[in-house]
Amino acid sequence: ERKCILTGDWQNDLGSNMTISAVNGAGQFSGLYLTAVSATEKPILVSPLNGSQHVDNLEHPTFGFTVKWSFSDSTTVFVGQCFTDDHGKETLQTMWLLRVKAKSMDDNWKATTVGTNVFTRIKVQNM
Ligand SMILES: O=C1N[C@H]2[C@H](CS[C@H]2CCCCC(=O)c2ccc3ccc4cccc5ccc2c3c45)N1
Repeated sequence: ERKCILTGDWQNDLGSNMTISAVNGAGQFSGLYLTAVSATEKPILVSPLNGSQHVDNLEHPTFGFTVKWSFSDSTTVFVGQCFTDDHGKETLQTMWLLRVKAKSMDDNWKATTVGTNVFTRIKVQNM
C-alpha cells in the first residue's frame, strides 16, 4: 500500500543526483540529471531526462527513463523498480545501458556498456 511516485530528488551509489518533476496521469515525467562520473574530459553539465512509470498500481512500480547527455554525444537509458521498506524508505533498483557515439560501424560492438545503480531519496531539510 506504500505509494512510490518518482517526483523529487534522488542520489545514486555513484553520487549522481537527479530531480524528477511532477508525474502526470499517464505516468510520464521529465527531469534533470547531474552525473558524478564521466569518462570524458569535457566538463560535466546538467542533462535532461524523460521517462515514465506505472501509476495504475503504485505498489513497487516499474519505470524507465532516458538521459540525453548535454556534454557529449552519448545517451543512457535506465530501467528499474521502486521498492519501499518497512520504514517507508524508498530505493530505486536500476540497470542502465550507456551508448556512446561510435566512430564507425566497426566500433559499434564496443559502444554500449551496462551497469546498475541504486537511488535513494535526498531528504530536503526545509520541507
Ligand atoms: O549516475 C551514473 N553515471 C554513470 C552511470 C550510468 S550513466 C554514467 C554517466 C555517463 C556520462 C557520459 C560518459 O561518461 C561518456 C560520454 C562520452 C563518451 C564518449 C566516448 C567514449 C568512449 C569510450 C567510453 C566512454 C564512456 C563514457 C562516455 C564516453 C565514452 N550512472
